[in-house]
Amino acid sequence: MQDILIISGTRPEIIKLAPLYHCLRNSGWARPHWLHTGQHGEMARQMLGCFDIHPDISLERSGDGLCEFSTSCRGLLDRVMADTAWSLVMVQGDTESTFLGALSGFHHHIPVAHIEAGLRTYDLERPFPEEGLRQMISRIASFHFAPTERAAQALREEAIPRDRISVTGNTVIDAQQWAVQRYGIKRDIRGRGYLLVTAHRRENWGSDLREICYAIADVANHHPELQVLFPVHLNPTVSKPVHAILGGLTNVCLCPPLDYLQMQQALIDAWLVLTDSGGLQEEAPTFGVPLLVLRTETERPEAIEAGCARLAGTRRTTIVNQVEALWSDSYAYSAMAHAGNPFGDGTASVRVVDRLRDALAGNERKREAI
Ligand SMILES: CC(=O)N[C@@H]1[C@@H](OP(=O)(O)OP(=O)(O)OC[C@H]2O[C@@H](n3ccc(=O)[nH]c3=O)[C@H](O)[C@@H]2O)O[C@H](CO)[C@@H](O)[C@@H]1O
Repeated sequence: MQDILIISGTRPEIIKLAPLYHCLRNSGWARPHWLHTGQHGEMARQMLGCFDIHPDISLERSGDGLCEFSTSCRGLLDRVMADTAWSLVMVQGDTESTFLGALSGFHHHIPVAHIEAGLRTYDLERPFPEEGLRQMISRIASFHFAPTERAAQALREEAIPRDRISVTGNTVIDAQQWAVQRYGIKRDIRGRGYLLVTAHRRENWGSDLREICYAIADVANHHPELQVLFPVHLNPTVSKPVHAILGGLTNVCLCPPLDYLQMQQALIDAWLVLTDSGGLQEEAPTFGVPLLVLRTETERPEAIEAGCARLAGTRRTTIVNQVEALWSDSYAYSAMAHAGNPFGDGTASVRVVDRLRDALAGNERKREAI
C-alpha cells in the first residue's frame, strides 16, 4: 500500500481534493491520509463535513496574518513529512497551504503531485499571491495534473517534461456531479432566479470591492423584482464594506458563506452569477448559468472562449452595463447559457489516480527488484 499525504488549507482545496481522496480510498493500492493546515477554520469544517472527510492530521493555525500562519505551518509540516515514509504528497491549486505542502514534500525528497497545475495570468500581482505560488509549485512538483489542454501547454512552454504532465479535467466537476447525483440537486425556483454574487479576492480589497458593491446596489435598485443573493466571505476586510454598502437594500440578501450543497442549489437557481471566485467560474457552466467575472483578467480564459463567461472588471458602470445587457438581450443570454462546460466531464479523479498508480506501482516494482 502506498501512503499518500493529501494537504488542504482552504475551502476550495477541500472541494477539489475530496473526489481524489475517495477515489484513492477505493483504489486498492493507496492509503490516503488527509492533513488540514487550519488556514481556513469554519469554512473548511463545513466542507469537510459535506464530503464526509475526517482529517487524519489537523494542524493548529497560529496568527491571523498569512506570514505568521506560513512560518508556523512550515515547521509543523516538516515534522509530518519526517514522521512517515510517504510515497507522495498531493496538493491542489495555489494557496499558501498548497505551496507550503509542496515545499515541505520537496525538502524531504517526497514526490509532489500538483492538482490543477498550469493556470497562469503571468502577472505576479494578479491574482496575488496565487500566481507566484502556483508558478513556484510547478518548479518543484513531480506530477502536474492540468485541468485543460491550455494549462498543459503553459507547463510545456515552461519546460516541464511532457511525460510529467497529464490533462485530466478539473476535479471540481467531479465534486459537483457527485453532489448533484447524491443529493438530487435540481432547479427549484420560478421565474428568472437570483443574481448570485460572491467577492473575496485580495486584489479586489478596498476601492474595487466598493465599486463592485455600488454596481450591485445600482442593479438592485433598478430591478426591485430581482433578488440578489450574496454569501459574504467571513474575512472582515470583505464583510465590512459589503454590509455597509448593501446592508439596507430590501432585495439584497447578505448571508454567511453557504455550505457546499446550499451553494450548488443557489447556483442552479441563479439567473446570473457575478463573482471573482475561480471555482464558481468552473461550476456555473455545468448548470447553464452565465457568469460575469469581477476581475480584469482570468487564468481561466477557457470560459470566456467557450462563451459561458465574460470579463466584467471591477468598475461600477461596466459591471452595471454588462448586467443590463444580459437582462435585455435574451439571445445573448441564451448563447451563454448553452455554451457548455470546458472544464471537465466528472472523471478527472479517475484519470489522476490511474496515472499515479502506474507511476507509483512502477516504483514499487523497482524496489522489489533491488
Ligand atoms: C486565483 C484563483 O482563482 N484561485 C482559486 C482559489 O479558489 P476560489 O477563488 O475558487 O475560492 P472560493 O471562491 O472561496 O471557493 C469556490 C468554491 O467554494 C464554493 N463556495 C463558495 C461560496 C460559498 O458561500 N459556499 C461555497 O460552497 C463554490 O461553490 C466553489 O466550489 O483557490 C483554489 C484552491 O487552491 C484554486 O483552485 C483556485 O484556482
